[in-house]
Amino acid sequence: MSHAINFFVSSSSHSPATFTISRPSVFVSTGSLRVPVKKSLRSLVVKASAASDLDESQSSPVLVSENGSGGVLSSVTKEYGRNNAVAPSADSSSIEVDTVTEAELKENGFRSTRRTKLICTIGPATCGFEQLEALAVEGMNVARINMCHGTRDWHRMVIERVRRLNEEKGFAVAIMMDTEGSEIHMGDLGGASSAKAEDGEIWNFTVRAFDPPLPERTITVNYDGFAEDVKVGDDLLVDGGMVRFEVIEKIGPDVKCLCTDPGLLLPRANLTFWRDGKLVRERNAMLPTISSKDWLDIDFGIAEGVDFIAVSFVKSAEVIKHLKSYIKARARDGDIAVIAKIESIDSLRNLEEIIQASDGAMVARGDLGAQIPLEQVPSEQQKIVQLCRQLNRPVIVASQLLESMIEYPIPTRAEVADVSEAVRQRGDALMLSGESAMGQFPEKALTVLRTVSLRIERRWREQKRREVIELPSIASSFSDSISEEICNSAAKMANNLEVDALFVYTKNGHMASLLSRCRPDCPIFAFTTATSVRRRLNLQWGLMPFRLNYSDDMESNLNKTFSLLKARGMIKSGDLIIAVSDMLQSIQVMNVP
Ligand SMILES: Nc1ncnc2c1ncn2[C@@H]1O[C@H](COP(=O)(O)OP(=O)(O)OP(=O)(O)O)[C@@H](O)[C@H]1O
Ligand SMILES: CC(=O)C(=O)O
Ligand SMILES: [K+]
Ligand SMILES: [Mg+2]
Repeated sequence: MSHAINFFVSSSSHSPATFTISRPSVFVSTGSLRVPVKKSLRSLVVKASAASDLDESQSSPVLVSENGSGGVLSSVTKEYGRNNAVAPSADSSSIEVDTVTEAELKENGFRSTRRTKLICTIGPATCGFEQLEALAVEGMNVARINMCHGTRDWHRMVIERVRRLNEEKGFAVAIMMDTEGSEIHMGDLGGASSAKAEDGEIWNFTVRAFDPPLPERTITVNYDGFAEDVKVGDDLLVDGGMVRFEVIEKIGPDVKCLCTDPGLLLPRANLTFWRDGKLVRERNAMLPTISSKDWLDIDFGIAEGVDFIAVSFVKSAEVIKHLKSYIKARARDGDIAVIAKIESIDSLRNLEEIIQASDGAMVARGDLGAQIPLEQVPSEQQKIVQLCRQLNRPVIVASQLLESMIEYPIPTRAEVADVSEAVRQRGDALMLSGESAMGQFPEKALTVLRTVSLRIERRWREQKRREVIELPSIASSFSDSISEEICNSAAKMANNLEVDALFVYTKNGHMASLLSRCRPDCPIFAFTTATSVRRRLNLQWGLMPFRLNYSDDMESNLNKTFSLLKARGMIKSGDLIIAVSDMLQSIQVMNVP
């Protein structure tokens, strides 16, 4: 039983586009098995130029059910039967999906797969091959390396290990490189992992360079203009206030500071200075978003073929556009996605154009909370998440989700509530920072993210809660509009018909992202021919990316997919699916034969 809605768009600009719609049948539930009930099936052809103009004679010979004869399904069934007779499993190795998704599907079925994606920052606590493998098993979709820390050799080693893990163990973990950016930060504490600043102590913040070991109570600062820009009486905040100093004296390159809020200083911690209760942005506001060191790191990332580059302290859309054209000119397959980190006042000011210019955004709450009042961070998060969804860009919620798990094996109740809220807002991905980079319980922290995500997502589906977020049209061409309408309709149909899965055949991933944007109840199987597209889709809500070679012939693609997935026990006969594709703009509803 199969039904299709086809949109045939004429290549000639003069002739009207033609839409073919065949009515879906009604499905009734009998226990756990849904049985399609045939109603009178008719194909409708709608001309775009006159929507009311119906013509029953122009349905597709291949894909549209003709008056209930089940054009698609009957041929799918026949084809499938033929494939079966020949050798369905001989081909079964030619579909690539990561082992975690496969296991999840086999064990628990479609409904229970996790929709929210998980990112782990890799650091000393997790850079070993076994540690990386443990994170991958636990559900890490993306490994993040932060160029603020470690050497390029260290990062290369991590990338190689993740790649080896993918190749040898069948994972599909993507790699995100995060730039250092040129905001003001402390040096590396002369190699010490931390230093304790006590109340009333005088520390020297200096722009002088030292060979290790550093003199006692000395902090180097990366920004040359620091000593000139600060004034006696300014507050100096480390990591947004984890440790606080007051500037008491300036002597050339040295700035003597009195510790007023004691705490632990960590290497390369961010520094901000405040005057009369306001963040001071002197000449450092003119620092380039991408420093010369960042450009070298970006070259490194391009050479290593990372999947995402996250740009720290983005101020405007221009820098994102510049980086994207730089990557396009240099990257082999030109498709490294650029993620704009929203962590400064300027990035909030230019939010929409920044998100529009980028391939995704990160709510980098750590530094954001050091630049705006803390009580403003939650509403900014909500706003960014919503805007990204509207503009169809994946969004990551990052920093301090489970901060206490750096030291303790269980999170605080407040942290669990924070994670729940991010999942409820339906951000695409959650990110661990220190919890996985240098914490004592990286795997446990990831487990918390996974289980909380699963629970909130399930409750949401059970309660049939659909949020009332308006999704404006974002298409820039007629063809894009059709894709968008198809995806919106397919997602709605999927919810109404309670289908088991949406299938999307997408060469560049765009149709998959449009479906993800609708946040449908069922999972989205995204089939793409390119390994790099598959890895990038890892960041998007609800998408299960598969790599598969396919043709322009949807009928044979579906046959092949059913055959391959059935052979691996990932779908079964009777499962109800809706398929869309960006090659033939159509919606098909069918039971797996
Ligand atoms: N490659 C690394 N080597 C050593 N320590 C690391 C590394 N990556 C992260 N860390 C540690 O984990 C902490 C949290 O990581 P995270 O990536 O959030 O960095 P951050 O310094 O807070 O900066 P950012 O604002 O870019 O996130 C860091 O402060 C650092 O102590
Ligand atoms: C992730 C990051 O850069 C931040 O929260 O500041
Ligand atoms: K960074
Ligand atoms: Mg930051």
